[in-house]
Amino acid sequence: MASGEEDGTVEEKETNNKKRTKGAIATAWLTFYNIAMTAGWLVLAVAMVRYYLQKGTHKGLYRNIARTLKFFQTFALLEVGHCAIGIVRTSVIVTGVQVCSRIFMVWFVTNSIRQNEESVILFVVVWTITEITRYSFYTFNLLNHLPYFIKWARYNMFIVMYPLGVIGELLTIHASLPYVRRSGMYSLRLPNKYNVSFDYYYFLIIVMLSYIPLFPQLYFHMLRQRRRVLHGEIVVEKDE
Ligand SMILES: CCCCCCCCCCCCC/C=C/C(=O)SCCNC(=O)CCNC(=O)[C@H](O)C(C)(C)COP(=O)(O)OP(=O)(O)OC[C@H]1O[C@@H](n2cnc3c(N)ncnc32)[C@H](O)[C@@H]1OP(=O)(O)O
Repeated sequence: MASGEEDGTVEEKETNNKKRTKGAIATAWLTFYNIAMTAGWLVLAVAMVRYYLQKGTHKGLYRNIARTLKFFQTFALLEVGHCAIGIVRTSVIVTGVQVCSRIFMVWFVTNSIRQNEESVILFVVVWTITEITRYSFYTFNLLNHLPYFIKWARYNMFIVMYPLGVIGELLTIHASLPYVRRSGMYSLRLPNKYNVSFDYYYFLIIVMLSYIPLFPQLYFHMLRQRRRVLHGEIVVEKDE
C-alpha cells in the first residue's frame, strides 16, 4: 500500500514535471510568437502611415505593403496549430475560419482587383489595428503585466472593428467579381483531361454567402469571450 502510494507520488511528480516543462516551453514559444506578430503588424502600421504621409494618397499603398501583409497573415496559420496541440484554449474551427478567410483574401482575392479600392484599405487598416491590440494583449498577459486599457481594447474594439473588417472584405470580393468573370482566372472549364470543372466566379459568390452563417458565430464567440473576461467569473489577469 505504502509502496503504491510512493509510486503514485513519483508518477505524479514526473507528470507534474513534464507538465511544467511543456508549460514553460509553450509559454516561451507563445511569448516569442506574439512579440514577433505584434512587431510585424506594427511594421505594417508604420509603413502605411509613412506611405500616406509621403504620397498623400492611398493609391499604391496596398502594393507597397502586400508582401509584408501576406507574410505575417500567413504566419498566423501557426495559431491553428497552437489550438490543435492544445497550448491555447481556443477552438480549432473558430481560429481556422478566421485565419483561412484572411489568407484567402490576401492570396486569392486582392490579386483580382484594382488594389486601389477603398475597401482594401478599409480591411487592411482594421486588421492592423486589431492585430496590434490582440497580439500585445496575449504578450502582456503571458508576461503577467497586462495593462487594463489593452484588455479593454481587446474585448471592446472588435464590436466595431469586426463588422467594419467584414464590410471591407465583402466589398473587395464583390469588386473582384467582374474581372474574375471576364478573365476566367483560377477556373477550370470542360473539356479538360481531368474532366473536372471549377468556376472561381461562383466560388467567390459562395464565399460571400458563407459569411452569413459564419460571421455571426465568430462575433458571438467574441461577445462571449468579452463577457467572460471583462464581466465574468474567470479573471485572465490582474488589472494594471
Ligand atoms: C477558403 C475560404 C474560406 C472562406 C470562409 C469565409 C467565411 C468567413 C466568415 C467571417 C470572416 C471574418 C473575417 C475577419 C475579419 C476581421 O478580422 S475584421 C477585424 C476585427 N477582427 C477581430 O476583432 C478578430 C476577432 N477574432 C479573434 O480575436 C480570434 O481570431 C478568434 C479566434 C475569433 C477568437 O479568439 P480566441 O482565441 O477564442 O479568444 P481569446 O479570448 O483571444 O483567447 C482565448 C484564450 O486563448 C489564449 N490565447 C489565444 N491565442 C493566444 C496566443 N497567440 N498566445 C497566448 N494565448 C493565446 C487567450 O489568452 C485566452 O486564454 P484564457 O483566457 O486563459 O482562456
